[in-house]
Amino acid sequence: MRLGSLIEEQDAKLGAGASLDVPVSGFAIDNRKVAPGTVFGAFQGARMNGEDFIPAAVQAGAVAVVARPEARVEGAIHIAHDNPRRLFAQLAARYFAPFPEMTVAVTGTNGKTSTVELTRQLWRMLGHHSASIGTLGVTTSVDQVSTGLTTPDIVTFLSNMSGLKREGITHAAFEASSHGLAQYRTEGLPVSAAAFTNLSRDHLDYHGDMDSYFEAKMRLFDGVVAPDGAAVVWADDEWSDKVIRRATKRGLRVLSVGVQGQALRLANRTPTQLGQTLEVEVEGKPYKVSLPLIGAYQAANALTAAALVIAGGEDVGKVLELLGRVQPVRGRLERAVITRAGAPVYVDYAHTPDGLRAAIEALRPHTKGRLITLFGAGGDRDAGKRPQMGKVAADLADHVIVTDDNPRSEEPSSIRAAVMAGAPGAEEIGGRRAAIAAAIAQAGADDIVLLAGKGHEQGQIIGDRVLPFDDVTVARECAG
Ligand SMILES: CC(=O)N[C@H]1[C@@H](OP(=O)(O)OP(=O)(O)OC[C@H]2O[C@@H](n3ccc(=O)[nH]c3=O)[C@H](O)[C@@H]2O)O[C@H](CO)[C@@H](O)[C@@H]1O[C@H](C)C(=O)N[C@@H](C)C(=O)N[C@H](CCC(=O)O)C(=O)O
Ligand SMILES: Nc1ncnc2c1ncn2[C@@H]1O[C@H](COP(=O)(O)OP(=O)(O)OP(=O)(O)O)[C@@H](O)[C@H]1O
Ligand SMILES: N[C@H](CCC[C@H](N)C(=O)O)C(=O)O
Ligand SMILES: [Mg+2]
Repeated sequence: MRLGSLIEEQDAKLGAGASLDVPVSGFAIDNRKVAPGTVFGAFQGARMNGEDFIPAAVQAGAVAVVARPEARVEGAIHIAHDNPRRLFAQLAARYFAPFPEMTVAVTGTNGKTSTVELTRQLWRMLGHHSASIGTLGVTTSVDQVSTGLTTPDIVTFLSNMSGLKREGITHAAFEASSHGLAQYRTEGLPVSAAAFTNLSRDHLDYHGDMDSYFEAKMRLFDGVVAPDGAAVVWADDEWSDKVIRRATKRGLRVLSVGVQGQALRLANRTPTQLGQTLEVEVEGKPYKVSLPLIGAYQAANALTAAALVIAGGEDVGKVLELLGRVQPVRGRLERAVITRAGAPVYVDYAHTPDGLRAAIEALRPHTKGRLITLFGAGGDRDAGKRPQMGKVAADLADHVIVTDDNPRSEEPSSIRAAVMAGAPGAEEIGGRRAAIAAAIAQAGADDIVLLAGKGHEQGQIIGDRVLPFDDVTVARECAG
């Protein structure tokens, strides 16, 4: 492919005399991944300035550099733009096209992974070749490959989407994290529907305050989803009305979902032993859904997934019926084991105050005795959420054990202390394995144990090492 076929005159300012008749062999945003013929994206980041790596990228064979007009580029074509990340995404998308015909995105503080996974499952049951990209990696019905991030970098994202298309995938759902949206990691490909699950405290270390965090999320509706696309909005969140207004202003087709939803109205929800029954009203017509997943939050994610699929033109009755056959999502209220005493142990990925509340509330109707909740907080992440998580657990659980999550570069005991500050009466046990063992040892027949924060994760990040650790396996070992 030649550079001239990827770039249009109005796209950017080019250096005088630049010839676009050069072959392009790939795209990279890290100079260490540049090979001869690569287009290099040089961006100012949170830790580094990618512009400092332009000479190294040119040295490695970059033919062109997408960068701010102020950046110095010598020995390669300077494709100058005030918003280099966005332009780079557009050019890369032209290079990596085609993509799956039907692509949808999900944003929100909690519920993205669950919603894209359930969307993928619904499409599959409808007979489509479907995939998802998110925290669990790139998932198809036969494969799962981790990318390390919820929303991969733009080059990984577009090349994965293009690879899925080559494998015959026609339908893909992806998670759009706030970091991903702020860094234009998912731009350039046509997205036919976008969903909003909820917004609550997380990632304020990166975004500063809730309004900026919200604005980052709104890029999905303002710019990523196609202008003639649909917006699926969970209606029962305090930010929902603002999202609906934004989507309406852009001219998107809005499908609101939830107790206050207009497209899919949740009229009633009754927990059953292994799941729940939902009464849903669509265009005045009532439907009954037997969802094999417990908890209000899983009902919300399932209905949001259903609305995304319905927005793509699938039959309402059929989609809602298929919700009766969805498989549990890995690490989301996953029952790991039943202890010798008879207490079920659940593993959940709750890592925000709101997520923890949702997980505890999901288990409460199933608890006859005490609800024992164990969790910690991740290091090098929003520190303000720590005491808030402590408070939620102290308020809602019967016994709280504060332990380590992924400490990363921080001192584990100071993270625990910050959580303990919000959780009077909690028990502190450093070392996640010892804490899980203690939680399981003290659970009686009528009790339930919730291990929160790490869900599906297979490792514990301590310093810069990742040690093998899986809550489900450890729970089974401790219960055995
Ligand atoms: C804070 C953050 O989002 N960082 C990510 C982001 O960094 P950045 O753009 O700020 O980049 P930077 O490290 O300052 O470097 C600037 C530029 O120089 C380039 N560079 C850098 C070094 C070098 O030797 N050569 C080089 O070319 C980098 O590729 C980059 O383009 O872009 C990098 C390249 O793609 C990512 O690796 C990095 O993820 C770090 C590891 C990370 O921990 N990210 C987490 C916080 C994250 O993104 N999480 C979200 C949300 C999770 C959720 O709640 O769902 C996710 O989507 O996973
Ligand atoms: N709709 C929801 N409302 C409130 N809490 C939820 C909701 N969905 C999930 N949660 C909580 O958040 C946890 C993470 O869920 P999930 O992995 O689906 O979210 P996510 O948005 O993908 O998270 P991440 O930001 O890590 O990618 C769950 O284990 C649960 O505790
Ligand atoms: N995508 C989230 C996941 C958090 C999971 C939790 N176990 C932690 O390490 O904080 C993040 O990177 O903030
Ligand atoms: Mg996720």
